[in-house]
Amino acid sequence: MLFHVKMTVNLPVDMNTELATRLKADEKAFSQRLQDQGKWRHLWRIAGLYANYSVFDVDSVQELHDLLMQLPLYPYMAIEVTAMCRHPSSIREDDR
Ligand SMILES: O=C(O)CC1=CCC(=O)O1
Repeated sequence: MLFHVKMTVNLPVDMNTELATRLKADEKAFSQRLQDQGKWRHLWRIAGLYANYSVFDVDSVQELHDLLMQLPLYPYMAIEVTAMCRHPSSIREDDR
């Protein structure tokens, strides 16, 4: 199942710099693990914003929910999820 996910990060302006640096490093490691596993298919920066557009390929809504809850930056994110399915005009046979 494919999901488009918009993540907008809002770190408090007075957040301790070391904590912010650690959370970002943990987020990077977590996301790269999921990218390696093929679960986090796309990760794009939204130009001009501390936000990203991502595409997740997971087995269930529950799996997506559980992964998003584990994001180290989750407490500081606004997340919008859109379910996607195959477009009948797509020429990409590997799209599901
Ligand atoms: O910087 C972001 O958009 C938040 C984020 C998601 C994965 C990652 O490494 O950073």
